[in-house]
Amino acid sequence: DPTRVAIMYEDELLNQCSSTNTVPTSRLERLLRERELRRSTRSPHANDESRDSNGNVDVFSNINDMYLSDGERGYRDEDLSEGIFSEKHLNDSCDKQDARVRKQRLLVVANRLPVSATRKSEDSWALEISVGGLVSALLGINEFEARWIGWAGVNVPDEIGQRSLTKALAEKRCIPVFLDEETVHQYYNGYCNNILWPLFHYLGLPQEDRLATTRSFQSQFASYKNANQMFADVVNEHYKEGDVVWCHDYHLMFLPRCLKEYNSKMKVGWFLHTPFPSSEIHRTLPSRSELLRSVLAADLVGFHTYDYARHFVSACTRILGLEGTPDGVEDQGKLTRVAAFPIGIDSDRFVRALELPQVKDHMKELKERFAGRMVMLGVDRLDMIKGIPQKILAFEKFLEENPIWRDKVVLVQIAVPTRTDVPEYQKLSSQVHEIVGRINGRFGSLTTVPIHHLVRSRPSTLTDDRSLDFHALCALYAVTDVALVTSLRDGMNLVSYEFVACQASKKGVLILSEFAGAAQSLGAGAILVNPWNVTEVAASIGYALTMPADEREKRHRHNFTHVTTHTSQEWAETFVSELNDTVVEAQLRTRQIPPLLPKEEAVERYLRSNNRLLILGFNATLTEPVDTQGRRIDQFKEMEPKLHPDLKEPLKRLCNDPNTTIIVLSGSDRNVLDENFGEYNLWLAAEHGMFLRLTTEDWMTTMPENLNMDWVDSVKHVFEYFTERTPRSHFELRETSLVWNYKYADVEFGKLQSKDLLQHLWTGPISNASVDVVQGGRSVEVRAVGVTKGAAIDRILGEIVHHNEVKAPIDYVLCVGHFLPKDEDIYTFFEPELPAGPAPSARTKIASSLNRFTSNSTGLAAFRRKASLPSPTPEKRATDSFSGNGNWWSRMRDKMTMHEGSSVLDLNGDNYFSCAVGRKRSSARYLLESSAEVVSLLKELAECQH
Ligand SMILES: O=P(O)(O)OC[C@H]1O[C@H](O[C@H]2O[C@H](CO)[C@@H](O)[C@H](O)[C@H]2O)[C@H](O)[C@@H](O)[C@@H]1O
Ligand SMILES: O=c1ccn([C@@H]2O[C@H](COP(=O)(O)OP(=O)(O)O)[C@@H](O)[C@H]2O)c(=O)[nH]1
Repeated sequence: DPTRVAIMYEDELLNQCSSTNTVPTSRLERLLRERELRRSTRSPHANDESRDSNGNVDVFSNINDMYLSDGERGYRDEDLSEGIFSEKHLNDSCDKQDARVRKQRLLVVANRLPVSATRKSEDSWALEISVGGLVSALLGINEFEARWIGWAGVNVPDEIGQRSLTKALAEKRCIPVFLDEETVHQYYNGYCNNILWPLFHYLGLPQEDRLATTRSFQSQFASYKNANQMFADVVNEHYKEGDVVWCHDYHLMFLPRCLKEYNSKMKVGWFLHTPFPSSEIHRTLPSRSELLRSVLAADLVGFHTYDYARHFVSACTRILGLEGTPDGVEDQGKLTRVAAFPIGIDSDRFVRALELPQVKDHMKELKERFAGRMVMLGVDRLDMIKGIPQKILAFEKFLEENPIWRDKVVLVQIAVPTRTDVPEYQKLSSQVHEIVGRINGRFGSLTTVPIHHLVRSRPSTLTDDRSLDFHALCALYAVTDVALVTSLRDGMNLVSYEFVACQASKKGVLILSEFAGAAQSLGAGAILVNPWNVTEVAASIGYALTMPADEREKRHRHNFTHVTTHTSQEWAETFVSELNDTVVEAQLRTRQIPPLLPKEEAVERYLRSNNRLLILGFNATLTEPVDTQGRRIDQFKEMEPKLHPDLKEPLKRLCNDPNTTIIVLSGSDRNVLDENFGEYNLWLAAEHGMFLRLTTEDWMTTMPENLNMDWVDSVKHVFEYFTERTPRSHFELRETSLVWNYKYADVEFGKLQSKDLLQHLWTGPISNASVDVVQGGRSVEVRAVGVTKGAAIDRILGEIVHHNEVKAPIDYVLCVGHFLPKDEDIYTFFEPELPAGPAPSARTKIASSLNRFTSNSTGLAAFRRKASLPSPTPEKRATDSFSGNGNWWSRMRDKMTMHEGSSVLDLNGDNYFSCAVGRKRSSARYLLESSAEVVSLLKELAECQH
């Protein structure tokens, strides 16, 4: 039973666990294993339960089947609390021998329920199947214990109505979200179908009556958010620990965020059924950032095609400034997985339907009706994106140019009215009628017309002829010679799949728009067209109608294989399995992430200490944040970093404490540090410690006298070249390093340019120079070899000790910064001899013998006062401080003692706090999420003084 695949997978992993006690660390390995198991355990007639004894397919049976009663479930909810595939669960399970039967609960949340309701009386309802690809695809899924949450397409203001409808829907395991008329108007007709739908299909924001649109935009957006919260409330009410929540489509872009705010542990996936447009289109939307951020709250974000996924990632990088990776979008170490999951259909349902007598009867009827003519077919919702006028005009052109075909071909166009309250859709309906009338008048005769335009009223009801409709549709697909799909944009287009599934004997031709997602999967077998090019479509019609049988056969075979193997079942299983896997992946990632700084403890320890050392970075640590929520990054401001105004007062107080020494250690040059910190009593270390100054004294340099800086000109030359050719990039020429920064340039172009630049630096004129090329997130820095903040602190401490003649051992160190990985050696500087194991929990004292030195250490000679001492002690500069090993301190510490051998540092695991700001993977012991957190920490420390 394929529903037990999850358990089989677990069993398999149990075996693996018992031998290796590990979960595969590669996502691909895990997913492949799971897929293999799913396939090997799937019975060839998995869907048979959804068919009656005659083998009839009942569209509703899937809904019924999905909805087993709770008592029939073979698993215990608590078993699922961590999810079937979670690492904890898997590892725990290693000890358990009893593999239990489990079926994972899936909450499918979509704007539209698979059934729409019509009120028959005060408390009775007729349910009918909703039309559209989303419903068709999800009806094909019966491998999960699913509940469907959504809108029933009807306004139910009264309590009796709501109660009775809830009950009627419960039989189908559907749970209603009740939207009042105003919400439907503003949220569904307005924001969803008048703003997002056209935008996502490249039709732009509404153009007519722009002022009215602009005015209504805010209220529609507010209603959209409100409606999403209403969906979230219903989900929260029905959610049980371990459930998987799968949100669907552009109607519910806020839902992932609402759900995670309610319960951050909820497993949330979001899938978009429409295209996701280029970031250039998305960025025109006033609420662009909010929508993206809300979607990113999900664990997994899925699209039909790689193109849509790529556009989404690109929107996140370009609009939100986040990091796009091959796996998804990363925000401060948190990954939202983004991938393509092309939908499919329940092909079996169509293949089998063709064997049914009633379908055969329909086919016979149709063949008789269209005898002597080839049949062309279009099946679309009456939507602007489907390109119905374009299709009909191309057909007209074909008839115009090929008079011989006028009485030999018929175009049957099924059009299902949709979103009829939206003015654009009303206009389209009359436009299509008009064109069809004109063409039929032009080419029709008394007895025949070339276009049969069948506008379906409403979908059929559950109780009467529902299967007839499905059967009629299958019969139509089966007798068709050429199907014509001319969508201007279409997420996938399942009609093309359904047509292929019904063509096993006829092997008709599919003409398919290259702008439908389906073009990527069925492109090889179909004739691809640009629907805007009426001439091309007309020519393709001619080609399709006269295509030789062997070519039709080959093309069909290719598409039939695809449609019957890439089913809706596969689609759902793949998505849910990846969603489950994101939890395993997140747990594996979390292992590499240090915990948040225990602020209270850090403050308390500070309070209890006698001699403290605070080492602080500057950029993105003490600076004021310029990228505030919702506001764009301000390059102008960011390029002139300023001390956070809220820090001025606390910093002053901390600096004035005789028992606290503060060092600001930055890559910035001396001027920047002077401007920001000149008035405070602290140590400034500019250019990664190459220059040092107590603010009451002059700058000195730690640069070795014989430091070779010959490379500077060549690098400058290269940086100038790339700056000129990369708009909004810039470079800083410091005294000892050069930095090319492309943070504000086009992300992708910047990355390409940086690749080129690096290649050139590594292989070009400076390839043999003694330089380090350091890559930042969006920067490239060239420094003299061995310059890091860790190496700098080594020398800086020597100078401080020398200067202060440290009277009491330093018994508290706080080191906070947003440093490049290369500079993170500063965090490990103080703990080389800590026992192995996770740093923060390691409470073992640092060996007290560590870090002893005297104030007359020879290392101190490594510093030269630039103004007063132009020539340094050359031997020490070149050999010790600048050896590049950063081990001056280590080499000296055993020789050094402070005043008759007492220790200068009295550190242990409890009074040493290294802390990375806004970085998740770090060698620091702790994390602080943002510079705002640094502000609040320093404020608290400052308050301790009184
Ligand atoms: O619910 P409606 O407003 O009446 O609209 C019907 C559905 O239209 C859209 O369908 C899309 O989903 C299909 C399956 O993934 C895809 O093949 C097609 O290209 C899309 O247009 C819409 O996305 C659904 O939410 C609607 O229910
Ligand atoms: O009278 C009709 C016409 C169409 N459909 C179904 O509506 C879906 C249309 O899906 P598609 O992905 O092609 O486009 P969408 O309408 O979702 O944009 C297909 O499953 C069709 O079988 C239907 O149920 N009844």
